[in-house]
Amino acid sequence: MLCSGGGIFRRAPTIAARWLQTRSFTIAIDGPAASGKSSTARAVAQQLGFGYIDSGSIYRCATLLALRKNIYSVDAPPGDDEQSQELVDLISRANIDINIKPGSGWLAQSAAGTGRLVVPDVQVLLDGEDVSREIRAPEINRLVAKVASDGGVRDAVLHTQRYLAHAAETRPASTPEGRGADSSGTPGGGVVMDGRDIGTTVFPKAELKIYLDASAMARAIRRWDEMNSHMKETQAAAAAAAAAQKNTTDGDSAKKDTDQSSSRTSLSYPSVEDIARELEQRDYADINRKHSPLRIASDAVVIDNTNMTFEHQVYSIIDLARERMGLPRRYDEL
Ligand SMILES: Nc1ncnc2c1ncn2[C@@H]1O[C@H](COP(=O)(O)OP(=O)(O)O)[C@@H](O)[C@H]1O
Ligand SMILES: Nc1ccn([C@H]2C[C@H](O)[C@@H](COP(=O)(O)OP(=O)(O)O)O2)c(=O)n1
Repeated sequence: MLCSGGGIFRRAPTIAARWLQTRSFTIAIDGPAASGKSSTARAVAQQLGFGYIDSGSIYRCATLLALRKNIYSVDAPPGDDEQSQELVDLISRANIDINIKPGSGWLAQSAAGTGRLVVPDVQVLLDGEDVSREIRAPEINRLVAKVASDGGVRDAVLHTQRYLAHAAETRPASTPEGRGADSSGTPGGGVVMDGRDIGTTVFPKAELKIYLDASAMARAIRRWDEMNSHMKETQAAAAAAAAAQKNTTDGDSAKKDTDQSSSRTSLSYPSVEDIARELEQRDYADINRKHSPLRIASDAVVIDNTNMTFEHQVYSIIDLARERMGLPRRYDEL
């Protein structure tokens, strides 16, 4: 479902004129957990030759800093002012970088001429350390909404978000064609940022605001599928490592290691219901917090993708962006 919250056609000529002047176009994508924001934002950014910022990763890096310094814990009452200030200082000093991995993500062309989009990978660096995996750990999932509800933390992250967006706009994009034009001929010069308050607080004047949503069960199943494939990758890597050790250890004991590794990972594997509960708790915290709660911006285009293909949602957003840049739509046939 696609619906406009604020008369997109009325606004389009002004936005197109502003974009032609500044050559900078901001797309804000907000929505609840696992609604498809970051995968969509990455694909849109790559297809348009724009920069990409996953703002959830910045809150996740802040949470990792808090955990490493024992500043916050899930059970403790909200952090006191001193602790909050300590974390704010850490975030302000931290060097966070988010990059689409060059060479990742592509358009798999089918015989019919339409393509299946493969989502590009993103690397998150915290003071030069690759924390892309670590910030997705269950401990971070449990604590991040609490850290993100701290007003001081949000102010510090806001600064980082705007700084990174500016840097991403001016850095060469990782499209196969490079910045300047995407595969569909859209000139580059912009940024796509996803999160919870991008259209309402971070970039209230964004040229295009999208609110992505999907049913709670669809979101939980998608996250479960994602975890399932990560788990399989981990198990395959463990099996490969054990096989590589075959020359130095007894074959039986290598097999035992692999089996133990597999059973350990499957023991901590959450059910769809567990994931649905965790997403629900996080959504509740994000919607009900005092500072910049998750809201639909009045001028956002709402897309419910429960029954929509990934490609359809990406191309719909690209066409909305092209329209607002004063360019013809390209994907009406889909
Ligand atoms: N329309 C869709 N249909 C099916 N799966 C989707 C769709 N959009 C996104 N996904 C998948 O849902 C999962 C969660 O998406 P993600 O972008 O990580 O969400 P968010 O950033 O909102 O938490 C990913 O595996 C993604 O590929
Ligand atoms: N702009 C943002 C982005 C994320 N947050 C908070 C709220 C979320 O619970 C956490 C993690 O966000 P993230 O987008 O990584 O989470 P999901 O991928 O949707 O599970 O950060 C926020 O408060 N404001």
